[in-house]
Amino acid sequence: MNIFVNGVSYHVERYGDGEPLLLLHGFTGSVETWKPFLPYWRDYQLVLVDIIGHGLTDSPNDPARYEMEKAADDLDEILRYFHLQDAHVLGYSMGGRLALTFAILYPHRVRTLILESSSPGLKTMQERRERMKRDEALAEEIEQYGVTAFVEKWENMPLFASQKRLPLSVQQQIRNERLNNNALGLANSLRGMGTGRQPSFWNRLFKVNVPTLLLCGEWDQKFCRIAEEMKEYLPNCEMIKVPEAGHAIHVEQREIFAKIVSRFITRRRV
Ligand SMILES: C=C(O[C@H]1C=C[C@H](C(=O)CCC(=O)O)[C@@H](C(=O)O)[C@@H]1O)C(=O)O
Repeated sequence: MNIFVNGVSYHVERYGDGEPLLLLHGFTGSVETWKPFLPYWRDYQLVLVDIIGHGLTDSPNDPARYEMEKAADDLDEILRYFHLQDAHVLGYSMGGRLALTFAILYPHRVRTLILESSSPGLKTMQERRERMKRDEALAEEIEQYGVTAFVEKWENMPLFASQKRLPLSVQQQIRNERLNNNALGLANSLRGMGTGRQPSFWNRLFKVNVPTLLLCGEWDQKFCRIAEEMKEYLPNCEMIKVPEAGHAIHVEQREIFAKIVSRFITRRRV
């Protein structure tokens, strides 16, 4: 279904009853990311959102509308629309940056927080400026050469090298999900909520008191380093390094990922 949220038409899908679990995909993803998990998480009310600029959610012309804080405000409205006081929140990569932002700005709305291969942004303005420049160049590339050419480049980044081990059918599934996005949405997502663009939340991690689980794949050295460092600041946090997985743990170790999430949430059911 699509619902109007702060002037943006959001595509949201809900499955099941029970405790709500809000699921936030990564950059170039969509609600399709989470469909393989419907059978595993039948005990929960799954709320799947196409993040602004992705999937069947609007792609506004103004990059400012994609800002992380505004996207978090949208999540607050989406929970309100479904009369949900709070939810367990799981975010993958960009979706994890949004999930963390939501937990910081709306702590009363987050029952537990699960961050897969994510970060609180970049620490210094210098790093942020450099990243914003890179992301702007990438955004212009997407607009100039189109989504297909971008996906070809994106899926071949070293960060996703371990996905080459996956069956070709699974690789094609991921590619199709990426291809089902539009150039304006992806470009403005980078401009508005990219890693360099979002505020650095490193200095606010100590205030995140909700039970938090950090997940990283053992082959994803960069994001495991980030998770190890985040753990030092988060007061109520566990970390799991998942064996034989890279950045997209949920793709490369689906069963293990499903079990880890269920176990973490079940231990904290209300
Ligand atoms: C390449 C880097 O950053 C990007 C990597 C992962 C994030 C993501 O959401 C990827 C999802 C996917 O394609 O499976 C993305 C983001 O957080 O927006 C980052 O731009 C890097 O080295 O930091």
